[in-house]
Amino acid sequence: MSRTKHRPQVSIICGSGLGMLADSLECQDQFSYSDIPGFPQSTVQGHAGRLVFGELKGKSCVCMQGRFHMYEGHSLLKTTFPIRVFKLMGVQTLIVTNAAGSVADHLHPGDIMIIKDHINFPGLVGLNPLHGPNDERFGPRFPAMSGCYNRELRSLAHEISKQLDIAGLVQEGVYAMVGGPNFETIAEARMLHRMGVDAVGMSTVPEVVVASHCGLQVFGLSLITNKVVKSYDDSDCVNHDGVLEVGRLRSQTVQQLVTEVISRMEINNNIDRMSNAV
Ligand SMILES: O=P(O)(O)O[C@H]1O[C@H](CO)[C@@H](O)[C@H]1O
Ligand SMILES: Nc1nc2[nH]cnc2c(=O)[nH]1
Repeated sequence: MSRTKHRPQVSIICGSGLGMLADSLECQDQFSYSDIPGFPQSTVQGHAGRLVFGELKGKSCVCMQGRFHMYEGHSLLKTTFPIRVFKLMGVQTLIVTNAAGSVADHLHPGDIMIIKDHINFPGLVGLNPLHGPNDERFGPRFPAMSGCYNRELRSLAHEISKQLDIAGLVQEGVYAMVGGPNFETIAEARMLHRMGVDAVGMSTVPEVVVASHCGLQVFGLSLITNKVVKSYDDSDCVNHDGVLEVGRLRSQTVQQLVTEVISRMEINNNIDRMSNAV
């Protein structure tokens, strides 16, 4: 914290191909992850590996240009380490973005899904960033997850999407995290569909669990970059380059939506900052 004048209220995690979300920050201070003690390194194409501080519409923000995934070999504690650093900095809100495949028939590549809930597949089989001794300074042993995607921010985002004339692209749905790094088989895709999953990816959920545990309000967006193949007659095949390409094509729209949500969200300026600890 001594190396930047910014005292962020909002943190943003950029999904695959969505690193440009950091570009609109003004008066930037940038730090490579390799220069930050305790931070892992980004190894995935489309994740630059930089922490960017700056101002957006009068709000002080910190943006992760590159996230950490379980499939890179990091422990879940490591992948979510930045979230607790943000909490200690005084951040109140976490905005998560990701690239995801559509499982629901009504979601198409280029659509934006406001995350209303998630299914934590790794968590259901015991891979949870909160495993191990609970640090009571951050939150309780048994945190509730039933309201972890803030209702007011979701409804604000719908309102904004109407004003930006992109409501036709924006829907709400359930995101499921799988471990990756391989994409789904057809049988897996069909199972996810029957389970009520709308979009699937390999990230985000551990970050949201840790953020919710320590009392951050969370807003999440999935950019639908591909459809998940559910038919043996369908010859489509997903690949990471295609995922990044849709990210590039929709980057400006996602940026506009996120910027307006940040601009209009309420911030409590009397936050008890724990920055002495950082
Ligand atoms: O979730 P983000 O980081 O956006 O990336 C998504 O895109 C990658 C696959 O193309 C996977 O890492 C998946 O999780
Ligand atoms: N698991 C998974 N992750 C993705 N990230 C972007 N697209 C996909 C997908 O189809 N499946």
